[in-house]
Amino acid sequence: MRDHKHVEEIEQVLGGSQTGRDGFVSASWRRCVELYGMDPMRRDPAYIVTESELRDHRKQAEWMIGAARSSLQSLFRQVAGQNYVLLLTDAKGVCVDFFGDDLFVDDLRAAGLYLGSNWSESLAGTCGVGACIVTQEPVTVHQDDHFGNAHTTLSCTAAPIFDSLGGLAAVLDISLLRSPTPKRSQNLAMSLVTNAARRVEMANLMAESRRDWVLRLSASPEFLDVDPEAAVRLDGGGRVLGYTRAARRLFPDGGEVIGRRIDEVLGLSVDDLPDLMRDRPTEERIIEMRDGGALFGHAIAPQAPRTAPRSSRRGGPLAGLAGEDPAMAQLLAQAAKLARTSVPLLITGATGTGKTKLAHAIHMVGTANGFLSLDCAGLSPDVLREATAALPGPTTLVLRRIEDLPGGTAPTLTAVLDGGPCLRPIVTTCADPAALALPGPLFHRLAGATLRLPSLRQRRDLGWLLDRVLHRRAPEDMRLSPSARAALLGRSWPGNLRELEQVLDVAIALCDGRVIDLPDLPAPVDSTPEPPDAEEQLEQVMEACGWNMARAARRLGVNRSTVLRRLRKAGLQAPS
Ligand SMILES: Nc1ncnc2c1ncn2[C@@H]1O[C@H](COP(=O)(O)OP(=O)(O)OP(=O)(O)O)[C@@H](O)[C@H]1O
Repeated sequence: MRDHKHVEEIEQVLGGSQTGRDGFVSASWRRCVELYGMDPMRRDPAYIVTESELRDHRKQAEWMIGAARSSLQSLFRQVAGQNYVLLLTDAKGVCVDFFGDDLFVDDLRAAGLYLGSNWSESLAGTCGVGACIVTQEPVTVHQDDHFGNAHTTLSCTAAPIFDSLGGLAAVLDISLLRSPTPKRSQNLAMSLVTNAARRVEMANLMAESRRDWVLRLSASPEFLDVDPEAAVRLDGGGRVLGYTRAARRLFPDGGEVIGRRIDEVLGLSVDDLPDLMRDRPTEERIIEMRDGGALFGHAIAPQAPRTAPRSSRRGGPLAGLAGEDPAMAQLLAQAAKLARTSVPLLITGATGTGKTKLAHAIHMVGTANGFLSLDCAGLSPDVLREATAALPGPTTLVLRRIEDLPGGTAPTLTAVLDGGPCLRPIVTTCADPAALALPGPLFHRLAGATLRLPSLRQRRDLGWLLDRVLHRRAPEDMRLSPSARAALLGRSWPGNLRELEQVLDVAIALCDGRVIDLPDLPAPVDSTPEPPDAEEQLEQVMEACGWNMARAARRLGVNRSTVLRRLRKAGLQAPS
């Protein structure tokens, strides 16, 4: 009788009548008949994919299964004992993960609530997963909302899970074999499943974003740090690299979100992100929306690589000298092999490229215990003889800047090298080895293997070096604002690593808080013509905006707190 009424209602809907069903259910019924040629009276068994098809579906959804597992487990614990079953399906509707009560496994399998069942609308008719895939919205398909008579005892509530580029990745479904009649009995299930889907998207975005900024957003300060509603992943220029579904709603409808600048939507720029980090009270981390609303923000900085890549770590002390730079990797691999020999080494490179540091690291990897480092500029034969007179045993002799060795000392050095068989010379020079004006006997006693250090602007690990040097020289929580980082990455560094250390030392000294910003950076030493003074520029903008903080913030594309911080640093005040 009930079946008969169900079929009658479907016929009425097909005839254009309103029967009080949700619009998406009526639309799905129409598709079932008109598009898929289904008959509600047929009791087709659940469609289960083959074992090998299931393996393929699970393999493709592997990352999603991993991201969703703990969320599903905690959701299942919440509904334990209430006969709910949880399904995670891929974007095609095939169940790739499943949580259900073992007691009902046979019933669940018969109803298709099991691994491998395909709940796409074209196979299963109107159902939670199928409707969710079509509408891309959370839905409840309750009892006789289902198209086929085989499913009219089920109640299925499903929420979509999107990947960080906005594509549908999966559907999370919570179903009951038998449920109370009113559809509103499933409101709680709806809220559980949408929250779980949001958390899976968040976990996935966070896992993808270790090297990028993440801005997490919430309408309530209490939940901002623990369970935010939305998140965007941003590059150092403030462009969107990824987002969760809830963040999509912040952007105007229809347009592409990836690649958009965050300041087009929110009243903040990438330079404001450090002000939204966790060490500020939540209530102060307010972000104005372009439409006049406001949200609370929690910015998470990119994680600096803590250790050198595995390949170079094998070299021990040599490992810390470079990040991911192919030329340095090759040079350090050679240095590691040469370190354990007694071959004389000639280390060349422009000033400040790290020749002396490399010589030290090679000594530490090598076998000699003694270490003697001499500056060749003004080195007299007597001083040289005295320094090398009583060496303790096998010794590394580092001769810095061999091009400055006085001509009169060359024969003594040759004699010292011949006299001490346990001396392992490592010389450094800024000159081209071919242009070194050393006597032939000395040159050939020093130039065993040549290691050429690249200049800093040739290195691809500049970002890594910035983090590493900053980490070593500044308090742990000090960081660079994105624009300060971009400015440093864009410099030409004629003084190489020495200049980099000095620039950071100045910036650390000038910086008031924990964020090194553009005004903290000393001007590049080679900058011609003089770049416009940041302080002057700020004063001009403030004057143009009548010292109105909000207008100046808009003009500069930053938050008001950033303008305030920059004013304080520059010691600027509105004219009274
Ligand atoms: N790989 C590195 N990572 C971080 N800092 C480094 C590295 N190499 C060198 N430095 C730092 O850069 C500065 C210059 O290094 P070093 O004295 O080794 O350069 P150099 O090439 O010998 O210079 P010069 O030829 O002018 O004597 C030092 O303070 C050193 O600590």
